[in-house]
Amino acid sequence: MSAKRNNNNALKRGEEIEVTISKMAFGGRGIAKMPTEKGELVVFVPNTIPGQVVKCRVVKSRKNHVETKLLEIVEKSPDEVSIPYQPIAGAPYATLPVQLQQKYKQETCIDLFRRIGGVQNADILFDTLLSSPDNWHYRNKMEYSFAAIRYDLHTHEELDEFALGFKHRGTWWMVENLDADSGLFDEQVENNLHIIRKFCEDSGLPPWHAPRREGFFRFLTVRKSYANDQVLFNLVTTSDNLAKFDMDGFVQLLQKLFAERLAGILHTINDDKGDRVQPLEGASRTIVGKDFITENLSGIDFDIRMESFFQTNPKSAEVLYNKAISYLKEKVNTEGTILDLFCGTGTISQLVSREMPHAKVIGVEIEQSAVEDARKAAAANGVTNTTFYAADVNKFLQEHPQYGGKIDAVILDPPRAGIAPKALKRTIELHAPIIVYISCNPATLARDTNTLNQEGFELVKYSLVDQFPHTSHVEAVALFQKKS
Ligand SMILES: C[S@@+](CC[C@H](N)C(=O)[O-])C[C@H]1O[C@@H](n2cnc3c(N)ncnc32)[C@H](O)[C@@H]1O
Repeated sequence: MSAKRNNNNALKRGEEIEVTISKMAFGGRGIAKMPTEKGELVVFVPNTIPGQVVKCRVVKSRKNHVETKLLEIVEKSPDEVSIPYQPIAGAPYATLPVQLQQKYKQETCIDLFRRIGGVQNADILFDTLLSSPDNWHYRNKMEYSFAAIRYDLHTHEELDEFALGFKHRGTWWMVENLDADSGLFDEQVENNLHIIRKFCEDSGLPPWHAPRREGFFRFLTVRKSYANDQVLFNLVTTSDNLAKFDMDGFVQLLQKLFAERLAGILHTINDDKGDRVQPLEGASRTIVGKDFITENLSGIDFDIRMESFFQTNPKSAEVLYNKAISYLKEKVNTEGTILDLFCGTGTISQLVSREMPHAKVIGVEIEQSAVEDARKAAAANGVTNTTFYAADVNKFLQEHPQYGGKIDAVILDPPRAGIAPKALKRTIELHAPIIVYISCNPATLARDTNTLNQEGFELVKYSLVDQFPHTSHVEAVALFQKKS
């Protein structure tokens, strides 16, 4: 049911079309082919599945292709199955069997390494795709938004009503109520979210009205420990009429709902107009219990505060780290010096230290609080061969020229945007023989593969870990060796 057009121009911005998705591109972008008089036009539709018929709006129009925004799924793909969870925008592939999701992730990543990474034999260097130990209920953190504008999933209307759940796809101002388990996070939290919403609504205080930038309730963030089966809440509000909010009643409600599972409750005052949980100015305080939860990864305990970075899927992170460490151990002397750049709370550093007790491990991370957590965890776990620095990677490398030529391997695990070109250049200038590059964004890893290759590092092999089932995201780990 591909749409047909009579003129020979590419589609105009803002036009709405209906197309059938026939292929998947990297990042979960569906591809449809649309016949025009001048030949076939390629239509990209994000978050779609081959076989789906979808309605979409053109947002960018080029000579041979158009980028669109998904408006509606008109017909399901024959590959889709029904699931016992509430569908959410954050998990657009939940109805596609995981094996098929993985097939698309693998094919599109290999293609990416070939095209962007310049690796002609990308299929041969591909090592393996590893599954997440759990395909459902794997996340350890969720951020729910309050809103004064609710999107109704059944009638597709925008209503002036109190909402708590996830932003409606492609909007910043409206929220879909989460009324049941999404299958991604904690079943008990999500099945009870409507009770928490009712309590907040009954307070008479207003939820955040994004277009007007006013209101009281803003976010509810929840962190979960799989090791202790505990949950930590952070209620984010403005200070507007705070005295009128029955905080004791809120605490009692959560205590009643979650009993011994409740690790603690924090309250953050956020009067910023911007749409983020952590205020630039403002304060968080612990109302009851602790301000962290303890997670265990490969036998090592980590205390994680609400805002510290920690792998979203901790069980799958073990799989990822094991793969990275196996790459490292293949090539590096067990007494070597290893630099763990972008080390977060020091998870990889500590696992490397345990696996290679005679190695010297140096972790670098920009977030002071994460470094404090890393140091604490290392002390508590009796790890003595790690040193952590709170610093920007680029600055650290600039200020520590003594490491040049002295590093046996670098582990890189930058944020989604990838490592900054200057920092990558300085990393290359360390002349370490081995780089193990972990990335939650294979596109930036493929880009850096090209740079590393030009600078004398060859890609030995790479793997994928399906750390985020039902989303388009996937973790990648690559082993690079300096060419002799
Ligand atoms: C993908 S996380 C990896 C964390 C860690 N390797 C782990 O697995 O838990 C990226 C980390 O890089 C840190 N970061 C971001 N920019 C940085 C910079 N310029 N210098 C140092 N660290 C940075 C972030 O705070 C975050 O903790």
